Amino acid sequence: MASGEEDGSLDEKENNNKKRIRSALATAWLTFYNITMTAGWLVLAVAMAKFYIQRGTHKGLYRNISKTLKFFQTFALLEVVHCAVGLVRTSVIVTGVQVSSRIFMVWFVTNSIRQIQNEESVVLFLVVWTVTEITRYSFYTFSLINHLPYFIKWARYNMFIVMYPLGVIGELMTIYSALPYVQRSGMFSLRLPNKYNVSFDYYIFLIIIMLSYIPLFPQLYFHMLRQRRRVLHGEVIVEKDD
Ligand SMILES: CCCCCCCCCCCCC/C=C/C(=O)SCCNC(=O)CCNC(=O)[C@H](O)C(C)(C)COP(=O)(O)OP(=O)(O)OC[C@H]1O[C@@H](n2cnc3c(N)ncnc32)[C@H](O)[C@@H]1OP(=O)(O)O
Repeated sequence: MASGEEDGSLDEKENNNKKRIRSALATAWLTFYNITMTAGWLVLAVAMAKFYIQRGTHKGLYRNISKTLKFFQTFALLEVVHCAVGLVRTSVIVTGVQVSSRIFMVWFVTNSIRQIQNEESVVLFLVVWTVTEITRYSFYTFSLINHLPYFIKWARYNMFIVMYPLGVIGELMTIYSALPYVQRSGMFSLRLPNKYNVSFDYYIFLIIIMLSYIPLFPQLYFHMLRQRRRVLHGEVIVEKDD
């Protein structure tokens, strides 16, 4: 009996140790990830400011920063993984919509359609994303090391009120300006007849994506408003499960 109890408490200790090691590893990984992402978006901010100061125009800016942007925005796919494996307490769906819409904007719109890269709307969403991500990733980093300055917490849960709609305007205007080029070139589209017997019209697809902002964006925005009430005003919020 005594040896059974001892065995039980040894198992419990071993389990606790394993949990501690796992949580230390998770914190170490997240700290590394958030520092890398903060640094990446800071590099982008400096590159954009330098470009504008030296050239006095936004023309050519996207080309100049595109490699760094593609790398760090694609790296953000790991955020969906973090939620899926339970490393962070965030909804996979909310994060998935946010990250996939950004990846889509970068790879399948701005990067693929050279004619729109100098649009002012591209600069708008680039600046908005950059400011948002520097704030967001530094918020996570300082939270993980338990040294969160209040102004970063304040900025994380207030700036989005203006930044989110501005980012959406930039993105929608960019997709809108891409429509004529997509229609003319027929890019990424599949016309019948073909051996797969399927058709796909990228022009229509882009219009559907634009329309999908109407139901999806409010969900992200209200999610952030709930997070704001929880973090800044200590309200207990019960979120629906994924
Ligand atoms: C095929 C194509 C599909 C296209 C679909 C198109 C439709 C698209 C419609 C929508 C379009 C949106 C366009 C977006 C534009 C912009 O981004 S504009 C710029 C403004 N943007 C923002 O302000 C972004 C705001 N978004 C976010 O912050 C996130 O992406 C979020 C997922 C929406 C919300 O984040 P969430 O994680 O839920 O909130 P937090 O309060 O920050 O975190 C919750 C808890 O999780 C912890 N955590 C999360 N991530 C980390 C991490 N990396 N490291 C450590 N910890 C993390 C966080 O600390 C919180 O912990 P607790 O406080 O303990 O709960």
